Formats: sequence, C-alpha cells, structure tokens
Amino acid sequence: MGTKSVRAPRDVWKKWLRVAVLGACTTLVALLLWGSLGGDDSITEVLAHRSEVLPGRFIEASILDLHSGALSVGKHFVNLYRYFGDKIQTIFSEEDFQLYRDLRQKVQLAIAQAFGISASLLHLTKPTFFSRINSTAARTAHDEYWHAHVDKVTYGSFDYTSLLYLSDYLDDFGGGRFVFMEEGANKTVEPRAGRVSFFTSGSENLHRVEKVHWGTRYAITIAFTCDPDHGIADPTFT
Ligand SMILES: O=C(O)CCC(=O)C(=O)O
Ligand SMILES: [Fe+2]
Repeated sequence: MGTKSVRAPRDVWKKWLRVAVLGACTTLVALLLWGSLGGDDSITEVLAHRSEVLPGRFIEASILDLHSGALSVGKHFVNLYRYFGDKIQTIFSEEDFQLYRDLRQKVQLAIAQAFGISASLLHLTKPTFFSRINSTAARTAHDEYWHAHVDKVTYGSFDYTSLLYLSDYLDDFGGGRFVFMEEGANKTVEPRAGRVSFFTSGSENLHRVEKVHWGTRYAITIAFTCDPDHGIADPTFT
C-alpha cells in the first residue's frame, strides 16, 4: 500500500509537543505559539501574554494553513497574516519558521528514502496546515473530517502525504485514530506525539480519521507533489 512510519528526532517533536500541550488550554494560542516557548518560560505567563493579543473568537479555530495564513474560525476563514500584519512577528518568530523548514526537509528525505526516489523530485505543496480536532459537533461539511477520502482527490496536488502527530491517542484524546481502508483488513495508525506517518496520496490509500470522542487531537499535515508547477516555497511571514 506504500506506507511508512518513522519517528522524528526527539528534540523536534518535543518542541512541537509543547505546542500541543498548551493547546489543551487554548487552542489557537497554542497554534500561534508553535515552538516559540523557551524551555524556562512559565507556560501560564506566556499564555497570558499571548492571549492578550488574540481575539476571543479565534479560540475555536481548527485549521491553520501555514502557507496562506488561513485560519478556520467557525464557518469562516480569517487570514492571520493579514489580520496581524507586521505584528505577526510578535506571535511567530523566525526560529518557528526555521523549525518548520527543518521538519519539512527531514520528512522529505525520509519519504524519498522510503520510496526510493530522489528528494529533489519532491516539492512541498499546499495546503500545509495544523489541525485541531475535538469532540464538539461539526458546524459545516468541511468540519466532517471522519469521512473516507483520497487525499489526491481532496487536495488536488498531493502525491505524498505526511502527518506529524502532536498529541497522544488515549492520553490526550479518545477516538481519532487514522484508518487505512483496506478491503477485509483496515489498518490503523494510533497518533502519538512525534510519530510521523506518510503514504502515497492516491486511491491506493483511501483513509479516514475516527471521530474524536474526548480530548483534543493535534496534527500537522505536510504534503509533497512531484509536479514542480504545484510546488510552493516554505511558509514565511516576512
Ligand atoms: O489527521 C490525520 O490523521 C489525517 C487527516 C486527513 O486525512 C486529511 O487531512 O486529509
Ligand atoms: Fe487525508
């Protein structure tokens, strides 16, 4: 079926995990803090500080597209980069984006190695996003993440999908396993913080995510295309 699962280095996923843990308190704040907390910072202090700059209505966000800055807020999208303008630098730092680039590169190399292709043939493609799922009811069809689908159909340009999980199945949330739908033998991936799963994005990998019954599940999706015309540069905010 063309799937592999590898672990990201501890230091990388720990940094991402920090975001996920914070997210249990206030989702969007956690997303925005992405990796920006220093090891000694008091989490509550930083959260309190960051919360001041974030309007309350962002709290229900469930997807943040790092390339475009689109953030889902209920039924709508808000462009975070446009909303904050220059002030985005008080929320994200260059190190955060460097962390993303390092991660993207590691995943790209791992995919190339696993599938026996040259990493230079893979191009980052959009959307590339954080997702947060909890058990609150879906408000739009767009929120119905649990349907079986083929990523190539859903996203168009995906040839290889990768998922980095940022929270732990059964510790942080219940339900929410990733299921490859194979006739007679569904295979599941149990999300764990730091676990990276990747697979080819075509109909050979029809899949779905189980409904999350409790807690909050965080993941980041990074996908690659073999078509240079559909490639995008790494996200930046400058
Ligand atoms: O979060 C996951 O485990 C997978 C989500 C997914 O299938 C998708 O966004 O296409
Ligand atoms: Fe998918």
